[in-house]
Amino acid sequence: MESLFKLPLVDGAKVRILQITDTHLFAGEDQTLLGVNTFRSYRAVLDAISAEQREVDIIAATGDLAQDQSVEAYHHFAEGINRFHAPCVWLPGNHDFQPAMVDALAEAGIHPSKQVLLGNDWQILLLDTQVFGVPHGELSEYQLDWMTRCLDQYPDRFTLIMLHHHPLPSGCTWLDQHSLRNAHTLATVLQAYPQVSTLLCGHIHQELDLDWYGKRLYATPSTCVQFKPHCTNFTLDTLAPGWRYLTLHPDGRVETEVCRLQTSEFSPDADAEGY
Ligand SMILES: Nc1ncnc2c1ncn2[C@@H]1O[C@@H]2COP(=O)(O)O[C@H]2[C@H]1O
Ligand SMILES: [Fe+2]
Repeated sequence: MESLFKLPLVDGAKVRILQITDTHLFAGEDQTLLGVNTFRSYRAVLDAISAEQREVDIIAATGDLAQDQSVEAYHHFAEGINRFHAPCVWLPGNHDFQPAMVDALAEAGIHPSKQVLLGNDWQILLLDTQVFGVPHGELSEYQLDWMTRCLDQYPDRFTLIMLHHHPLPSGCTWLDQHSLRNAHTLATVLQAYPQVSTLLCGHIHQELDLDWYGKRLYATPSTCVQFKPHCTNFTLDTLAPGWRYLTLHPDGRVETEVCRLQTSEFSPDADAEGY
């Protein structure tokens, strides 16, 4: 496993996180997913974030960064992120191709570490739920053991868990067949760790804020196409691309907010039936 990443912070400072997810970039800047140019929607999201001028300590990218498994797509991702001063960490989604992803992002200076210590009060753990070649997720025994070791290593730190796949029913039947298959095992392990109050995921291309076995689960809009909540079959939403901010307080409280572009420029094909 990659080295530990330590982000020094002033004593007692809050940790400010920006989450970017499901960018679905291609090698070509003109390529589209369901009628949306994902390169342009990603750029528009980054422009809007820059314009907000909010202070961010770390950026977390929660998977499906590339749609076509290409090295170039990861270069596009990195070029976008590197305009910010804050370091970026990432985890893979079902569409990612880790052999290309690891090298391309590392070459661009984007940290491969999956355990991040933030100041004195918090850590982030970034889990790999990918089962290569299929849309659903699963945590390997290795991932579960590694997570447990990290939690045991720092029992006095509050811990935010990040993963690509949603561990609970999202309310969209077609998406819930692609969820984290062994979510119950994760829940059982986490019951022993009250310092984990919050989990953060991507994958479902919609905002979600739910209680999961006494923990809080947040999901975040994609920077490209959006899926409509509470649908049985594949249905796109007309909501604009989005992103999420989280603030981790030294007393363990988590505040969070989802933002979206203020434009209808990135509306998808209304009659698309999947990809
Ligand atoms: N019509 C569909 N029915 C079921 N699953 C789909 C459909 N279209 C796409 N998918 C899969 O569902 C996944 C949900 O989000 P992803 O971006 O991970 O990638 C998507 C595809 O792998
Ligand atoms: Fe996904």
